[in-house]
Amino acid sequence: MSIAPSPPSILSVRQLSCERDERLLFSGLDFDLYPGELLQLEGPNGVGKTSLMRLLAGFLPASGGRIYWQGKPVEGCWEEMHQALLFIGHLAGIKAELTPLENLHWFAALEGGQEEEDLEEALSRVGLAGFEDQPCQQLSAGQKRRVALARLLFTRRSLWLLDEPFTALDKQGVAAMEHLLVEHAQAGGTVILTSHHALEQLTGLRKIHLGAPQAGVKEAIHE
Ligand SMILES: Nc1ncnc2c1ncn2[C@@H]1O[C@H](COP(=O)(O)OP(=O)(O)OP(=O)(O)O)[C@@H](O)[C@H]1O
Repeated sequence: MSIAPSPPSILSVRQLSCERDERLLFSGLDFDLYPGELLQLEGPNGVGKTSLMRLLAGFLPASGGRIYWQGKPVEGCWEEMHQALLFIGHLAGIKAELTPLENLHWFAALEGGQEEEDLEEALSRVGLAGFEDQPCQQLSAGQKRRVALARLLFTRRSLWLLDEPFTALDKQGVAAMEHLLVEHAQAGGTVILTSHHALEQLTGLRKIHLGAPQAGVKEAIHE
């Protein structure tokens, strides 16, 4: 029998399993995550990293096991958890017909508002000065990703779930992003991310490796 976690763990999973299309992706997954931690989910394509992120965010039901938010079963406090959660998925969530500045206004409205100059400053910090008013559909893949990530510069949410945040970013973009994640953790925030990058600059990074896909049961190996 698994023991329920207690605070100060921010997020915990116990014996978590995930099945999709009658295929077991992982089972028996246990971990605790504390404020100030950076956690990378690793593993080959198709092993279930995105599925685990979606499950932690409540977008996908678990096949078994439990998720706890600050020591409480998450079923009773999804709303509380979602107020603290920022999920940026593969598709980045930006609206192609809007400009970077309009997209940030939209994100800021979800956070309770933000001054225009702060949003311009965020765009400038992610290297998009001069592109504020160009429709996002006219931007490159890396620039679109930067628009989505600019949100991290003003969000007040403490738990960041970032699915492949470095996709399409150049070297300098990856380095800036790594710096931002470390800053967030140092301020007491928590990050779970998936990435195929080595992420050598992320000091204190914890890793959970999901096993290679194969028929039948797969086990999660903790590092
Ligand atoms: N919408 C879906 N419906 C059914 N099965 C899905 C769906 N999305 C993904 N899967 C299956 O779930 C499995 C895990 O997919 P997932 O996206 O979680 O893997 P991943 O580890 O994030 O892979 P990658 O490194 O390629 O991003 C895959 O075998 C995939 O076919």
